[in-house]
Amino acid sequence: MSQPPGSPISPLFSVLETPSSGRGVFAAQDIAVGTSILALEDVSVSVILREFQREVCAWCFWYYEGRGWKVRDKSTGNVFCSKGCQAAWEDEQSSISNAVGTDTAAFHAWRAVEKLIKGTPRDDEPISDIDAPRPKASEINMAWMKAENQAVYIRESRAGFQNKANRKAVHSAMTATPDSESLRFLLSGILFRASKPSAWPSLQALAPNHRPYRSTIQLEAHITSYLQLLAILPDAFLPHVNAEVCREIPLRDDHNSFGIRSLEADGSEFLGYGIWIAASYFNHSCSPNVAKRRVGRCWDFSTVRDIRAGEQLCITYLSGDERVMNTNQRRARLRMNWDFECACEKCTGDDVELD
Ligand SMILES: C[S@@+](CC[C@H](N)C(=O)[O-])C[C@H]1O[C@@H](n2cnc3c(N)ncnc32)[C@H](O)[C@@H]1O
Repeated sequence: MSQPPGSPISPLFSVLETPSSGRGVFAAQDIAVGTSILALEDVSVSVILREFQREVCAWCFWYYEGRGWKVRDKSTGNVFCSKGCQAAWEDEQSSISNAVGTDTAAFHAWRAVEKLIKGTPRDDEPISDIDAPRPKASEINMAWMKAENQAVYIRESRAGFQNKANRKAVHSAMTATPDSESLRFLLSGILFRASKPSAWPSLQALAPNHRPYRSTIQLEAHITSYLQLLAILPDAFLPHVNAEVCREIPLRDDHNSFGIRSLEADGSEFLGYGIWIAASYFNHSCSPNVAKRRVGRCWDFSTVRDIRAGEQLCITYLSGDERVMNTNQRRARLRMNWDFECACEKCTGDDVELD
């Protein structure tokens, strides 16, 4: 099998097809316990939940016992644990802006989104009923087709054609309740698409979930956010604000993103999530042989036992108290959050625990 674009590259392992879990990472040689096998800093798409936005550094994701960081940029809604992190974030926005032929477009994009969100309560994210069924593919397609009709009017308005229908479409988008999480998540993906077009196929190579929205509320929030971004983002980004891009981001995120959790108290706070593309090729095992550890923006993967050439390298997708669940609870959690029946050795081997 040829290596998918964006998959991790190392003499220590290769990405291969598994019998029942899609692609996985396999040791190409014996690897000793405690070996650091991969370190990834490149986060392509990410979001910090609004309720934590004042407490999580927008660059290194440091959350320290709910402390509100002092280095703040009110215009973009971001806070930083240090001036150094602020400078690093600004450098990244400058290079995104340069990639689309401007000096400041990415800063304006974040400011436009923050202006829209400002005033909405921080702890008032739309509530999704976790027991409600996920929207079906047909429902999703229908909703996006309807959105595209509105998008045509908004694009015309942005191009300078003003008529009643165009004004109405912009007004309707701008007066809909903004949803911080989906706006900032989609914006982060649009900036990634616009600034690194050659890396987009790497995102598209990740395992998809064609029903990525957890609820109809979340689907609607994404569609509203799409239309709002179309109405407010700087011209330089408009070629990338389309349904194709805005649908692709959650489709690839759902089975591939890593939770950004607090580093203290065993990661009890779920602060946000992001996609580190090369990290998404590790399958889950209930008895993992690789540990993942976040250090700032970087995910570090290291072996927790000696590994023989040919063995699959697996992490756990579970965190915090999920790790002490019994087999049935664990499987149910993986089914609910990740939509798969666990095929790891612990769940399918001869020594499977039945509890
Ligand atoms: C982050 S991706 C891992 C790479 C993926 N196998 C691929 O082909 O790109 C997560 C997806 O891999 C599959 N997967 C991971 N661990 C699994 C396991 N223990 N049992 C069954 N499927 C698994 C599931 O489809 C899951 O949604």
